[in-house]
Amino acid sequence: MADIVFIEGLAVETVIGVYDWERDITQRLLVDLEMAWDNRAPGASDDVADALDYAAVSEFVSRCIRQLEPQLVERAAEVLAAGLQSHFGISWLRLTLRKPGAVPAASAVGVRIERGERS
Ligand SMILES: Nc1nc2c(c(=O)[nH]1)N=C([C@H](O)[C@@H](O)CO)CN2
Repeated sequence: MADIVFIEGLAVETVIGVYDWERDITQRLLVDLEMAWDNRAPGASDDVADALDYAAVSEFVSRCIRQLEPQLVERAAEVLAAGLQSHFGISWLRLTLRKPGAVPAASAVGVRIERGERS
């Protein structure tokens, strides 16, 4: 099963960073997500209840990161991946977190992780 539901470039304004000055401001994180999901059922029923609702996932991602206020993007990625898998029953996901502006000479820096089994 190779079906995917994806979200690209979801912007989240949050406290994040390891330095003191970063704890007093918010910065933008950009989230890309690919999530394994069998899209045959929603394709047949035309019912969002059968789908992995990308609007609900986007809201979960934003709320989770803002509540966490992590120091590292790695921490945000791990907590987010575990929360998404458990809350939505996602068997496999690939998550990219970009922190644009963190390194001025780079367009973005960040992490990419994959968790779970891709059946
Ligand atoms: N691998 C990482 N390296 C760094 C991180 C991070 O989250 N993961 N964070 C910082 C600072 O917060 C930086 O973004 C400030 O510009 C440094 N390195």
